[in-house]
Amino acid sequence: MNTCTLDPMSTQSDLFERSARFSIDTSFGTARRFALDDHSWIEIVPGWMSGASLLYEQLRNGAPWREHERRMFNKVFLEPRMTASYRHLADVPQQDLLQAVRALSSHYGVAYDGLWMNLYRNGQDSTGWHRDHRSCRKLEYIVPVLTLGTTRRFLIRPNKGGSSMTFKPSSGDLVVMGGRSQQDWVHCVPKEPDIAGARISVNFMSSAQGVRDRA
Ligand SMILES: O=C(O)CCC(=O)C(=O)O
Ligand SMILES: [Fe+2]
Repeated sequence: MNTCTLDPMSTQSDLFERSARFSIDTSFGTARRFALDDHSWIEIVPGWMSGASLLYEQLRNGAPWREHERRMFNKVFLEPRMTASYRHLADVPQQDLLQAVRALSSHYGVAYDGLWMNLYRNGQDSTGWHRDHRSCRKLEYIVPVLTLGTTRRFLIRPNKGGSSMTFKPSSGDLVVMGGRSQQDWVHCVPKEPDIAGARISVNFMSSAQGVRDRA
């Protein structure tokens, strides 16, 4: 399942039918966990969310997307992606997303209370190698990332260098980074110039994880 395209002439009953098919696998039955090293792991949950095309459309059309300027070597350039955030759950208008927050909080035992989203308009958009250093200040954390729309490559490699592991999350799949994977590893979504479709990724944030552990 690569792209979520919706006919602009969709009728109300089409939309109703699509949202009725929406579901979340609260058993996380398809989850597969990979140990990155003794302290870090990554978990893939294929098909965690079904019938996500309505949510994709709602976010694509309704989230407060904006482009950001980045300064590097005294030059200013536009980040090759758009981002949006809901800092508080009270700001989230999409009920499907709130259901996802509840399922993730209960499964991983982390109080997710905010959302950070990326919109990759096509394969020219990307996210470079990074850690989520601002949102993850604990020694260990669990960061779920939900893919909606087009499949893109997601890579993770040791912070100090080394070979990377590649995942290809499709619409509705979860990639979850855990343990010290934000401390000792970096991740990215590279450009794939041949891809025309858009992808949204939803990062589930927890303000409790943004508070530094005492040394
Ligand atoms: O789009 C993704 O899958 C990852 C996004 C990401 O790493 C971030 O926003 O920090
Ligand atoms: Fe990230």
